[in-house]
Amino acid sequence: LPARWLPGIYANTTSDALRFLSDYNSTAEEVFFNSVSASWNYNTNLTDHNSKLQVAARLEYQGFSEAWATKAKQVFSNEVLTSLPEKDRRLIKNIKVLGAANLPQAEREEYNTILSIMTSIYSTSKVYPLPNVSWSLDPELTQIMAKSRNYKKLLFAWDSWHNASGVPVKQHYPRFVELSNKASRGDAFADTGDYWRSWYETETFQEDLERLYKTIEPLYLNLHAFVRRKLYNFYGPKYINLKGPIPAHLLGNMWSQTWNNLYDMMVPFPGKPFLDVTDQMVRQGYNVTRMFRVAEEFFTSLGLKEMPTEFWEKSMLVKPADREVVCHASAWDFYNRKDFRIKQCTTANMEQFFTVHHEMGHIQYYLQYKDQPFGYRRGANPGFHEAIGDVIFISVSTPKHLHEINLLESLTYDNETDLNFLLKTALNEIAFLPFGYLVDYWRWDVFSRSTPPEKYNSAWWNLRTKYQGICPPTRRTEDHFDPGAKYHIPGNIEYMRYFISKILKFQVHEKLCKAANQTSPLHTCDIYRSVEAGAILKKVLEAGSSKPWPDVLEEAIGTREINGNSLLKYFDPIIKWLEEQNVNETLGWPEFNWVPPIPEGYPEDIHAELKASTV
Ligand SMILES: CC(=O)N[C@@H](CC(=O)O)C(=O)NC[C@H](CC1(C(=O)N[C@@H](Cc2ccc(O)cc2)C(=O)O)CCCC1)C(=O)O
Ligand SMILES: [Zn+2]
Repeated sequence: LPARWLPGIYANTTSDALRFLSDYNSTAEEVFFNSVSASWNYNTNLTDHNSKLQVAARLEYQGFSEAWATKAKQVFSNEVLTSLPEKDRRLIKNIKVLGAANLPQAEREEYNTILSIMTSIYSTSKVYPLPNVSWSLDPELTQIMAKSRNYKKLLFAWDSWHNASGVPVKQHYPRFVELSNKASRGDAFADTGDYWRSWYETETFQEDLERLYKTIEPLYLNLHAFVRRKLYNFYGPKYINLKGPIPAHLLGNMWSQTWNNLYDMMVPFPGKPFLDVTDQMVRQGYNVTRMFRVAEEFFTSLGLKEMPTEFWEKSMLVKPADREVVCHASAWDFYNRKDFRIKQCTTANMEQFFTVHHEMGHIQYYLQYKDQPFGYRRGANPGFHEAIGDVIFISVSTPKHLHEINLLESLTYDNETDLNFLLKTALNEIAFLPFGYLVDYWRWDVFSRSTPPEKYNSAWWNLRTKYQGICPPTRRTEDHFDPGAKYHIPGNIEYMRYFISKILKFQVHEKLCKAANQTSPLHTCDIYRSVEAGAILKKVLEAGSSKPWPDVLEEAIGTREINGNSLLKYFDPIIKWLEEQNVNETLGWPEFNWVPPIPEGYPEDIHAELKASTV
């Protein structure tokens, strides 16, 4: 570790504690810039060499964290700490959390190496449908899951991806969990799940989440029953049981987490404008830069910041042809207050247009809190960080706004178009909720050891059926590791943030619509160009994590609680419509253990089939 990165000499006094914090602040910027740069280089060029550099850089910042945490623990007594202003005391408290730096050197290296290996497995896994034809997740398998309506082809794509990416991760995961828990116990947490829940600073976090889920479950059950009926009409009684879970590979997404790609099969009023503007984007030659420029213009229309020059110079906005990269989109803060980037294998379609806004929401947060002390450059809680871009996209995706930016030719303000729009939005937002909830529900049990390695996969599918009402389309055993086929598991990225953000975003949207003097129904509101709305957002963003999130939320929208009221209000018209559609449906999946038959000749003759099939 370079000497200049080590802490200096500090006496146990208030003034020296403040000097310690300012020295930490400037050093941390340099250490994290190095570490994030090494991660960026690896993610945008998956070579062994870059993997080693990333692991080495991680070890350096862990060494840095250990040195400064040890110094803080050694020098500053509780009296001095309590003599500090609240904000400074919180900063020192965070500096003392060591994470992986609690592990002895050899285990630290093992931990970092396992993480790098799992990311590499996930990001380079491929499927081989035919001799010398290979499909990656991005774009081939994603496109097939989104567009194909061929049962066997979807089954092949689903089955082979889960086997190719999940199974090889399985052997590493138990050891990773063991090391991660050991590190968390070093910070006096029971396990890593306990550490992750501490970010939400709520003693009753798990109960709150359970209660929150119950408020929106009825809406999910109605959407699920409606979608199951439509799939039944298309795939028939052999593959769809109207009282059972839906086969996981038929929902337009590799993880059945969002169902927007089924919209063309679900349109309530087909005669009205088709709200997926992908065709328009392609027809207008929407290129990637234009997608990002249009998104940026929405943020600046609210009085928020534009992307800095470096963003345009250094981001990776398309999949390179000459090297392996992590295509899973992401936004990056280089912690030097100047360098902010997005890495996205962008293609011109509406789903990607959403992702552009989502990632730019992260960048806007980074830009707004960049002058906070290093330890406060985070979301008020992780759910806040995930909600920003999504709040903007609620407005962008309205027929009114799409029309305003010439992505929708004809615009009819009528109830049927509204219901079409609300159903399409529900297919993205409501469908996601049980998945957003169950991923860390599963992981908390894995970290707490109530789910041992020999039960990883059965526990995963039990939760997938219990909450999502889906079932595996082929028999799954403990030889498989299906959670490993989902980016955030090998990537070790906490997931409850997404469940929370999907609820929080509607609370923020409702408040911003009021601020923008939009009196129309919530689902038609577009906050475009409202500097009043922008001012509320700006206050949330520039605070970073410098205040407890209930304070940040109360200041912005007048309540300290994350609740589903705004979400239910937003979707109210489609809730009623779905309830009418479902009068004769079974809500839920009482035939819990039902699974579909394996199609004849699968998988033997799949290669012949794939040769023949197009989409
Ligand atoms: C360096 C780094 O890692 N930076 C962080 C940001 C930070 O922490 O500062 C980051 O960029 N994380 C990547 C991640 C990417 C996406 C994602 O993974 N989404 C979830 C959940 C979801 C699903 C449906 C939906 O409508 C919205 C979200 C999924 O796809 O399962 C993929 C497309 C959307 C967001 C992200 O941006 O959150
Ligand atoms: Zn995000």
